[in-house]
Amino acid sequence: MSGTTLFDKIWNAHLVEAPVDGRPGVLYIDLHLIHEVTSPQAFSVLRANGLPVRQPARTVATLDHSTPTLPADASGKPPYLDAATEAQVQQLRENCREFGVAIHDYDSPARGIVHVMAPELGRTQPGMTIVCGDSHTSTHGAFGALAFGIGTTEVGHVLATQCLLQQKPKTMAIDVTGTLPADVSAKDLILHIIGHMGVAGGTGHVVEYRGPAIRALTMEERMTVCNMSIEMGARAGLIAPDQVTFDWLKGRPEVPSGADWDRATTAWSALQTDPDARFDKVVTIDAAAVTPSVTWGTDPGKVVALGDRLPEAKDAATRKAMDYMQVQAGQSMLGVPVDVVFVGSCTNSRLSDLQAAAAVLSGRRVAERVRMLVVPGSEQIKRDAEAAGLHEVFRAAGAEWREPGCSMCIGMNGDIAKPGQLVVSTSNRNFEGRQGKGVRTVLASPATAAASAVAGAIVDPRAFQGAAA
Ligand SMILES: CC(C)[C@H](C(=O)O)[C@@H](O)C(=O)O
Ligand code: SF4
Repeated sequence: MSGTTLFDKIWNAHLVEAPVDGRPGVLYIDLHLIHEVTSPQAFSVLRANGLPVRQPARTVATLDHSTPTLPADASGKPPYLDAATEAQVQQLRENCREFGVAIHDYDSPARGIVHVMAPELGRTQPGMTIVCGDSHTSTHGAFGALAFGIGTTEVGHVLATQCLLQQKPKTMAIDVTGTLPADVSAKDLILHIIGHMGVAGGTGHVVEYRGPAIRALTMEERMTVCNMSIEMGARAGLIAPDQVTFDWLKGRPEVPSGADWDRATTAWSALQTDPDARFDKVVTIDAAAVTPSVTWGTDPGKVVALGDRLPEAKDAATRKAMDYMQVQAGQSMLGVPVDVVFVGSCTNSRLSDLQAAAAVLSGRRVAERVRMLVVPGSEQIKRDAEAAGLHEVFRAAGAEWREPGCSMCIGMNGDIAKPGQLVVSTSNRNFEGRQGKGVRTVLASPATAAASAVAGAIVDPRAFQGAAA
C-alpha cells in the first residue's frame, strides 16, 4: 500500500461521512470565514428556517469588499460608494449581532481582507479545514490547511451545520525545483506557473506545492502562491507546514501557547505527504527559469515574461483578449504606457509586499501620468507599515496611502479606474471590467508595479533595484 498525501490526511481527519456512489461526503469545517458580500442570503435562510449558527466560535466575520479606503468624515461615517454597499456592511453587522458571531468591524484592530486578517490573528492553522464564500480562500493553504471557496448556499449549510457536502477532489503535486533567482518574486513564480498550466490546468484538483524553491519561501510569499491556485482552476493550494510556518504563527493571539504549543507543533509536524504517496498528477517547474512576469490578456493564464514576445493570435479568444487589452501578437509588454498602479489585494498587500514597493519608490517619484494607490491588507499591516515609515515613502513619491480593504482589486467600494485606462495591479484577476468598465488590468508583482509607476510604462523592476541616486 502506498503512503498518504497531505491532502488525504486532512480530508480523512475531517470526514464525517465518506462519499459513496457519487454522493458527496460530509466534511467537518474547523473555521468558517465570512464577509459582507456572500453572507447576507445565507443568514436570511437561517432566519427563515429558525436555525441558529451551529458553532459561532468557529465563525469569523470581517468587512473588506465594500468598505471605503478613504477615512471617515468628521461625523465618523465612512464615505461609502452608495446606499447598497453601506447596507451590505450594516446587514453583516446585524446578522453577526443576531446570531452571536464575532465581527471585525471598523473599531477592530484586526479588521482586514479576510484572507489577510485570519492568518494574522492565528485563526488559520495547519491541518484545519477552512471555508469562506470567496474564491481566494485558497490563500490559507499556505499553512497546510485545506482551504477553499464555497458558494452562498453552502455558506448557509456551514453556518447551520458546521459541515459541508463535498465530492473528493483529485490530487496534484507541483514540484518547484531549484532556486528562484534574486529579485524574482513569489508573484512572478505563481504567474509563471499559471501561465504554464493555463486557467483550467488545475481543475478538480487540490494542488500541493513542494520542492526546495517552495521551502525557501517566507510565509507571506507562500500565501501569494496559494492565493492564486484558484486562477488555474484548482480547488485549493497546499504547502506542508514546517519551521517557517511555526515561527510565523508562534505568539499570535489565537495560536496555542505553552505546553499546548508544543503539542500543536508535534501534531502539525506530521502534516506531510508520505514519501511513497501517489498523486493523480505531478508537474515539475524549474524555479531558476522564472523571471519577472506579467499578464497581457483578460485571464490570469495569459502570462508573459517581461521582454518576451506575446504569442500569435491564433484563435478568436486570443484575438478578443488582445483587442480588449490593445496589445498585439509579437510585441513585448515592456514600454506599454501605464495610467494607474494598484498595490494591494489578498495576493500582495502584506508588509513585505509594501516593503518591496517602497524599496523601489524610495527617493523616486511616480510618473506624472500615473495615479498610484497603495492599500494595506489589514489594520495590522497599516500600523506596521506606518511604524516603519513606509506611508511617508509612498506619499513622498506621489502615491495615495489608503485604508485597508479589497479596494481596486475588484472595485466594489468605488476604487476603480477610468474606461480604457491601463492598471498595473498586484491583485489576482484581470477579467474585463473588473477594475472599472473598459479598464485594462495587467497583473504584476509589487516591485514591477512600483517600477512601472515610476517609469510611467511597464518596466523590468530589476533595473530599479537599489536606492535612487
Ligand atoms: C466577492 C467575492 C465573492 C469574490 C470571490 O469569490 O472571489 C471576490 O472576492 C473576488 O475576488 O472576485
Ligand atoms: S482582495 Fe480581491 S481577490 Fe482578495 S478577496 Fe478581496 S476582492 Fe477577492
